[in-house]
Amino acid sequence: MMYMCLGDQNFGVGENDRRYLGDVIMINPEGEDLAEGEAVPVCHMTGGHDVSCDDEDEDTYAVPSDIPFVENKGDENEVISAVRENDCLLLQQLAQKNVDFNSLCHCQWVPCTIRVQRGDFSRQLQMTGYAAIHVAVIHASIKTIKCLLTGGADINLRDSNRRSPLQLAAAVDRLKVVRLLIDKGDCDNTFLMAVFLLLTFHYEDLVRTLVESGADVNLPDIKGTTPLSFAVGHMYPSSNFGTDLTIIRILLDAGCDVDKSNPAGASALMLAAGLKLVPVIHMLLSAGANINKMDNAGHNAFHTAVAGQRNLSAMQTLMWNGAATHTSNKKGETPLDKALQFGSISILRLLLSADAAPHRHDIMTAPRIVQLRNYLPEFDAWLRQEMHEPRSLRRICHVSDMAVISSVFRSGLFKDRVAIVTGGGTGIGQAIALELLYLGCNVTIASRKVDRLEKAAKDMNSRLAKHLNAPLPKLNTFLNATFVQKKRNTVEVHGRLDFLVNNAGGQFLSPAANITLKGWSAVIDTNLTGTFLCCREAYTQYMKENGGTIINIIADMFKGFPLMSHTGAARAGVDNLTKSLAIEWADSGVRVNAVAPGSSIYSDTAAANYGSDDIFSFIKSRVPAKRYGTVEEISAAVCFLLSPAAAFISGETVFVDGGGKLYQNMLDIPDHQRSKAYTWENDVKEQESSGNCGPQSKL
Ligand SMILES: CCCCCCCCC/C=C/C(=O)SCCNC(=O)CCNC(=O)[C@H](O)C(C)(C)COP(=O)(O)OP(=O)(O)OC[C@H]1O[C@@H](n2cnc3c(N)ncnc32)[C@H](O)[C@@H]1OP(=O)(O)O
Ligand SMILES: NC(=O)C1=CN([C@@H]2O[C@H](COP(=O)(O)OP(=O)(O)OC[C@H]3O[C@@H](n4cnc5c(N)ncnc54)[C@H](OP(=O)(O)O)[C@@H]3O)[C@@H](O)[C@H]2O)C=CC1
Repeated sequence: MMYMCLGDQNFGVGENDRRYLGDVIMINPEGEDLAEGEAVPVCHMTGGHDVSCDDEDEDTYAVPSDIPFVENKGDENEVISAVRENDCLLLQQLAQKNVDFNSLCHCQWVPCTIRVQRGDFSRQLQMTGYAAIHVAVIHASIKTIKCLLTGGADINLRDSNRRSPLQLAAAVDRLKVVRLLIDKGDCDNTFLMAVFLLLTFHYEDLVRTLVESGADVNLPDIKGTTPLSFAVGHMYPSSNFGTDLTIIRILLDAGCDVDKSNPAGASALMLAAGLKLVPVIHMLLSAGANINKMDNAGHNAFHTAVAGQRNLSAMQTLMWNGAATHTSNKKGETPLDKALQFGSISILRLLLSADAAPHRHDIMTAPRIVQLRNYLPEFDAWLRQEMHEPRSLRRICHVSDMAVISSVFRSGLFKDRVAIVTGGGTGIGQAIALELLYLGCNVTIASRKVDRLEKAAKDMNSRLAKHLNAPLPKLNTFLNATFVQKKRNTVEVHGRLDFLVNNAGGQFLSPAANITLKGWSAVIDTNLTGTFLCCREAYTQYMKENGGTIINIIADMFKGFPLMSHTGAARAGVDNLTKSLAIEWADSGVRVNAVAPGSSIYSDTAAANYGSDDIFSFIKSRVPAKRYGTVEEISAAVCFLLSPAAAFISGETVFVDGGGKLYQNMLDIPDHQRSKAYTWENDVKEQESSGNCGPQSKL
């Protein structure tokens, strides 16, 4: 077996262009170096080849002269033979004789097997009804193709599998041939084909060039598929997913009609929902896709998400964005009916939890569900309770478990605003920073540890790139915000500052009696003094003249904070500071509020601060909601207070604690007898025993 690169002779095919992988060879058709792991097409061909090229033409593309015919039954016509031989002279003679360059030949031909390095994606080119142009784009030199076109070959002629020459050239990764065909400008919907290329080989530049030169980005192919539907329908949630999202962004930016349906009435959103492409769903919704648009059979995107089974994240995304979850299709079936047919517990839980299933008695008796109830007593118990009293969505789906970035608030809410989030590289602060960024705000995160900040910024940017259908807002990192203020009494505020979120903070567990002055001061400085200085600098440097909103993150210390008395005192200080500043700065248009998370907001960094998760498990039992709070739940409260919806709220502390402040104290007090009741008798006895002969009357 020999191998052959479809490389460009003019560049030469050096060792750098070849990476052997068992019996396949990886090729970079442009002759560029390949980075390790880079996605490139892979050709695997049987038989030997020699490389021929046309030296006269710089653009001439080297082609194998003998791509093997695995099967070749019957005779091909003389035009095809001339193409195979790259015999331009003969082609010119045939053209002069008015030979038909477009007659189809019905021999069977399997020219090569193409394997594209994208998961398991592979395809085989088999041709039964083809003309000279189809052979040429796979097999001949550029010069030969040009001769053929001059002689009257139809650039749009489909083979018996309805493939255009452009498609075939793309399939064998002959980029220069593709460019030639597109340059000729006559190809059927070249834009759609460019999208195909981009999907397959990531040739973004082609698509961009076509967009810039005014291509019709909504033109469907002969089957009625639009470029957007085509792109969505061919995406794979694989390693190249990030790159593939670029296509969708290019198409949307180029003004694609986001709701344009294919002949079956399906929109791109429906396809994305069925294929579990959550980031794409976000992008399409942000671009204004109609979430409840129906196809010809009466299915909306939610139906297709449910039909995709194991597709919970897509279902959740649609639910949270307001999809109608219990509409019927034309056969009268609802998503719940589908879930009952599948007998999918997780889908059922989701639908019930979000109240997506109007109360229906047949749930308990649906055959698949009866089987599951018999088999799984826990499920049975859960279902009985659920039918009795449906729960909220969030209790069942732990939001923090999902890599999705989203927001309950409308996208673009904070577009072009500028925020500082202290402690924004971890836990609660990071969730706040992410949601603000998602809503269009430019954010600076600040804390002590540069490596943490940088890693967080990188991570946030890459996650956002997958979830945001808009240019990424700016994300800066700023070291030592609180420390800088402590040391130099200054915060540099660049340009503008609409929001300040004083989230940085923390403490250590210690009985008050053991806290040293240094330890006490460290916690007071971090939580109270640092917050004060941040507020003061934000106000004096910007908000005094321009207004703004400040949120202070404190803690649920309103019943005292045993074992954390330092932080309790500091946070109570911030609670009061919040009220003072809300009044002092009201006439500058500055609102100041606080958010008090319950002591149960789990994050890895928070747990690490105490050395184990135990403290959080302990707290969970003392929260009426009997669960951890999520960092997203704190962020939602912060975003609400920053938003215009809270324009009339200032000096307030919002508790996000699952009812914790009303319930038990964190510290159990052991039984003891050190507390004596006061009575008058005790008073008299004490006076007598001490021989105190003072006035008898207490008046
Ligand atoms: C029933 C339960 C219900 C309990 C209910 C529990 C509810 C939990 C609810 C709250 C949850 C959260 O806030 S979760 C968020 C948790 N995240 C954080 O706390 C992260 C940030 N925290 C920190 O960095 C630190 O804890 C903090 C002290 C505040 C940082 O201070 P600094 O860096 O300025 O100071 P350091 O140099 O580290 O320390 C200064 C001094 O502080 C003292 N000190 C520092 N750590 C100490 C420690 N572990 N034990 C003793 N003392 C310590 C020492 O005297 C130190 O001096 P030397 O002796 O010279 O070293
Ligand atoms: N998780 C919970 O249950 C609760 C949390 N809170 C409060 O919410 C806030 C966020 O906590 P959470 O996300 O859970 O925990 P984290 O430990 O993840 O967050 C604390 C953040 O503050 C930063 N930070 C700490 N000290 C300083 C300082 N001196 N200067 C600048 N930055 C500092 C840390 O970054 P770096 O280390 O890089 O400096 C870190 O990013 C804290 O104020 C916390 O006390 C309140 C109640 C409950």
